[in-house]
Amino acid sequence: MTAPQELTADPHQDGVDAAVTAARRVIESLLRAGSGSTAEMGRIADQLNSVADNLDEHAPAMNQRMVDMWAGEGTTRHDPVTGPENAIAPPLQLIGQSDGSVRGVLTLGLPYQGPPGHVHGGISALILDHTLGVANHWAGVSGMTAELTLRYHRPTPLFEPLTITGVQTGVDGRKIRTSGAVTAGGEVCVSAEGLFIAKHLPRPR
Ligand SMILES: CCCCCCCCCCCCCC(=O)SCCNC(=O)CCNC(=O)[C@H](O)C(C)(C)COP(=O)(O)OP(=O)(O)OC[C@H]1O[C@@H](n2cnc3c(N)ncnc32)[C@H](O)[C@@H]1OP(=O)(O)O
Repeated sequence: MTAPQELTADPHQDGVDAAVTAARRVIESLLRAGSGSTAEMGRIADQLNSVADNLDEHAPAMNQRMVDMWAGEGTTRHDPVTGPENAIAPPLQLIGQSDGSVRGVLTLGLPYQGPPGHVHGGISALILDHTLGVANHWAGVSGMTAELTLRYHRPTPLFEPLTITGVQTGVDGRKIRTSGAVTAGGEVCVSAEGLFIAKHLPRPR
């Protein structure tokens, strides 16, 4: 039996990961503040633009950055679900379980809101698509999403721990079937069935 294993990149406390954590906080704080805030938004915009100017000035060329993003093995640091270098990623950390499934727990805040007080359906779809992809990776046969079918059973709450699961259910030639769910308080909020086709785009070089 395989021991549980961390399948996603571990966020560091320093370097770009720390800056990205701060950027996530800025996104959340801006939403929290809104147009009724008494903060001086013109000055804040200038400060944020100056941060972005500094980052752009010191960034490597785009093609080099693309090569670097895909240089590692096993995990990605840039993706929009688990990536510690991506400020739009919650980020979700996924653990491969001994039974072949993958599992993670996260709490989503204001940036991910759809219906009042609840998670946007497209965000659940993003998280599940990626989780199913990681479940395929953990099972040893992976590919690209060809179909993703979602069922929204009940609204998914913001500000509460959500359990995200995925498991590969079958492989038939190049066709890979995978399922997953988002649950809150033990109740299924969203379930997903995916068809993946064993195909991989070349990594940038
Ligand atoms: C750094 C390491 C990272 C590690 C962790 C990373 C985890 C990452 C997780 C990331 C997760 C995020 C993941 C993402 O976001 S992946 C990004 C989202 N997905 C895409 O962009 C995919 C776009 N589509 C394609 O590229 C092609 O159409 C694919 C690859 C899907 C198939 O094109 P291909 O030319 O290769 O296939 P084929 O035509 O030879 O057909 C083969 C068979 O498949 C059947 N078929 C095909 N399509 C469909 C369909 N739609 N429904 C039902 N069936 C379909 C077809 O009938 C045939 O069956 P049969 O006739 O043999 O019976």
